[in-house]
Amino acid sequence: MPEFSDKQIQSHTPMMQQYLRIKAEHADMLLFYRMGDFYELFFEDAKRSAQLLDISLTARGQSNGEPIPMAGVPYHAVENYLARLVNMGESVAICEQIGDPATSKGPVERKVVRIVTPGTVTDESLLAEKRQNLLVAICPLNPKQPEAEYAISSLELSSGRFWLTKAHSNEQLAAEMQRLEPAELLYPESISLAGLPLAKAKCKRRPAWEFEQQTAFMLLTRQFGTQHLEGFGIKNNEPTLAAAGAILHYVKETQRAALPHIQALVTEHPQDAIILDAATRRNLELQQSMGEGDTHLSAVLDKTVSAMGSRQFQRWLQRPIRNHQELNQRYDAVDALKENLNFENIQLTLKQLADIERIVARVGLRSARPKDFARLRDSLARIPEVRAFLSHRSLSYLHDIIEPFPEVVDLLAKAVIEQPPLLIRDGGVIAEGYDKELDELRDLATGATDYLKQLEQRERERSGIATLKVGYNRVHGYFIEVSRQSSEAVPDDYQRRQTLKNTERYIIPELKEHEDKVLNAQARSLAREKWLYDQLFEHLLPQVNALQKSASGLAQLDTLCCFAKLADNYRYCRPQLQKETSLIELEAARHPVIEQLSDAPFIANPMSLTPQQRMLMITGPNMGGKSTYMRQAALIVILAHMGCYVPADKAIIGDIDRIFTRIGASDDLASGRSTFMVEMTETANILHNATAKSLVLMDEIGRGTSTYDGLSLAWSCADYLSRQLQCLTLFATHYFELTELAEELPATVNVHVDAKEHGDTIAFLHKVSPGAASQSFGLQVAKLAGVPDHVIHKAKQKLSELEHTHHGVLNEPKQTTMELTPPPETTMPSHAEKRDPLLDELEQLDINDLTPKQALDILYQWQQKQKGSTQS
Ligand SMILES: Nc1ncnc2c1ncn2[C@@H]1O[C@H](COP(=O)(O)OP(=O)(O)OP(=O)(O)O)[C@@H](O)[C@H]1O
Repeated sequence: MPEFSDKQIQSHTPMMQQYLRIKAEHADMLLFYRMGDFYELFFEDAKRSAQLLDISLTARGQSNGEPIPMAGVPYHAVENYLARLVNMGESVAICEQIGDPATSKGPVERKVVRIVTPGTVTDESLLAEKRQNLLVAICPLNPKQPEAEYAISSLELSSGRFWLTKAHSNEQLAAEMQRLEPAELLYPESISLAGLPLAKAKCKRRPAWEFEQQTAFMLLTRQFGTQHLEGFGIKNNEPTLAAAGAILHYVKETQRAALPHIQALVTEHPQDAIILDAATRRNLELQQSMGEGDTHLSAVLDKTVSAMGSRQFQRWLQRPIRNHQELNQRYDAVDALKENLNFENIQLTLKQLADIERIVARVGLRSARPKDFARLRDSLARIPEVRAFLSHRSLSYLHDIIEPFPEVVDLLAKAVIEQPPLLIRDGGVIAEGYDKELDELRDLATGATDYLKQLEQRERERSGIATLKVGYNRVHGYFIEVSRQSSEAVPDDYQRRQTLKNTERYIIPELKEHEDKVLNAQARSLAREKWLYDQLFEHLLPQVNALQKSASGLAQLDTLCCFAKLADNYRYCRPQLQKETSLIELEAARHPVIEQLSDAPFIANPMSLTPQQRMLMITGPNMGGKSTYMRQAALIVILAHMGCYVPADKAIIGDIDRIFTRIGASDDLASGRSTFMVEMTETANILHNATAKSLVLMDEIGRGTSTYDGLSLAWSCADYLSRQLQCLTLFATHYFELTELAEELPATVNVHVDAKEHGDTIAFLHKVSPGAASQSFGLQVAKLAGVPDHVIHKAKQKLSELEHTHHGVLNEPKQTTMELTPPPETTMPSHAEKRDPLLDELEQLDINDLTPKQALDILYQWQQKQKGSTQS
């Protein structure tokens, strides 16, 4: 956008001058400038939108001797264009004509009436139904520290939910960003984004003063109508408030409306939920699949029937809580819904409800459309039906939250017609009988009065023409119509308006007067209707808070019904939570996603991770099911902490503070990190942060480098996890050498997945059994994958060659011959290093203490032992 001096502005047409003034106030967004039936964009805005929306770029007038680039979109299709722009992360200011063109001197008065930004949209057409749309603000709490702490605040404007939390490192900031997936992210101009784990395209720089703690405190207390924030568990001098203040400031600026639906700020303490870092969220495919298709946990397990319920499911999934009391309350509810088999009936009713939560937010913002009111009315009318299902003791808390609103239903039933139009703009929304004055104006406006009949009668008598009629059309208004033959008889004051084939049409002053009155009545009736519509907001605003609570109760109920459905359809069991110890004991556990998606029956397996058995070293063939076995444990822990039953016959789950995963390998090209670097960065994160309460999944760590390096690293990591961190660890590996750790490390045992060879092929049993695997089946799996026969054949030859020359090679169970320098503080038993026990005995022998006879005896015994071992 070129910058213009005042003098240059003066050189433009008055309309362009007006545009430039408004544009200067909205420099960082696209300005949609209303001109008749179009929104026009000029200069850089025009070029940019033409490119983004694929619309044509033209020109209008001149500026500094150059044509002014222009693009436009028709006003009636604007929502569609806005949706596309917002999805691309653009913000748009919508400038309407607010003056009356008929009475304006110069250009019609215009004003920006609405600002649409990705994080603050609330219009139904601009929001994805099942996803939260969050505006997030971050600010460093101590910018001078290299590993700064951050305040993070997030707001879902479309529901009024408002949170505050903290990240203690860049790694935690990344995890929070992955969890929240901000649609728009505000940050103070004083910080540099370089090196921060943020999606730069969504970031918006804001003035530093908007992040002032004091200003924030003032804004927030004013918003909530409180003197302090202690009621929200927040101290007055809490530095993290700065981020919440910045959000509120931004929303006020963009919405230009009161925000009565933002009623509370919830502080989230990271330790209250199971912490999942960014890599773990990705690796476990909670909300996004790594491969093609929707195979992530949320896509497969979300059986909610309403958009509100679906968003609730996501919220619980994104933050699995550790409060056992709350979790047990959810389990109790699931139990009650499942036992009475009510969940299906409840979901049938819930399915018919509109998105009350978002409608209520639009009521709060005064942007609700006529259809919103109708849908709110119809949905609230169904609440008693829902409540009737909630008589069970375990559901009574929901019964209390989900209130009916008979007065609101009654008001909206009386005020709004059954199926109102999209917009209030042309009226026809308020129902007949709701307002006497409106009814009268409407009667007048539509001519539905006796006046015209009386006039017709009078004129027939006056003219003596019995066939005289009073009529109306849109072009000529009211008229008196007589047949051609009778036209001679019309009175003198009749003025001819129109001659048709068989008739003549006239007007008289009295009829003209009536016409003016009718037109006037139309305008007045529309104004009255708009006023009444505004009054509806006034009536509903005091109820916004209670309506929000009910909506939240309905969302929870839908999610709990979904849990009950999973429990019933897929035989999930109620987890038993234990506070004292960190353990996971599962009987017949299954992977919740594969179980549902795979055509083949899923093989259930037990798992026991306890203080006595903290690490499972998992071996077995490729495709055997090692990763599946590990992931299912993590998913079961997460499901249990959402309040959901879990896919197992029995599940005892102790206190878990974090879940870490080191799974899979992929380059992070964007940040220039190789596969191995990504692997090691994730490993380092685990080794630095895991505690004795953490669940750690290590899948084939070390495979990204040379075998010796990889094995050494894997060995050393296992040692550290087991001895130092003492966390619950599932360690899958193809290095069979590691199975020997079970004898050496405390609380470590081997388990393996089985496969059976049938001639040249292999059958995977997916059964997990105690002990180490005995074979690796790499070539068979390669054959199965379609590697050409001659390559497999050659590989077989090479394998046997290696076996002969190396007396057994790396990765062959129990035949390791390689020599390794063991990592510090660990001993690495390999064949080459295994000492003969005779040597130990020799070393311990005190020769000075022996008689020659005793020496001879010992020598004889050794010889016998040696003979025995070589024979066997
Ligand atoms: N318990 C099970 N029951 C049925 N099918 C299973 C089971 N476990 C795994 N599978 C199937 O086997 C496939 C391979 O499993 P998985 O990826 O866990 O093997 P893996 O041992 O980790 O293989 P690799 O070592 O090659 O990574 C899965 O995609 C799934 O379809």
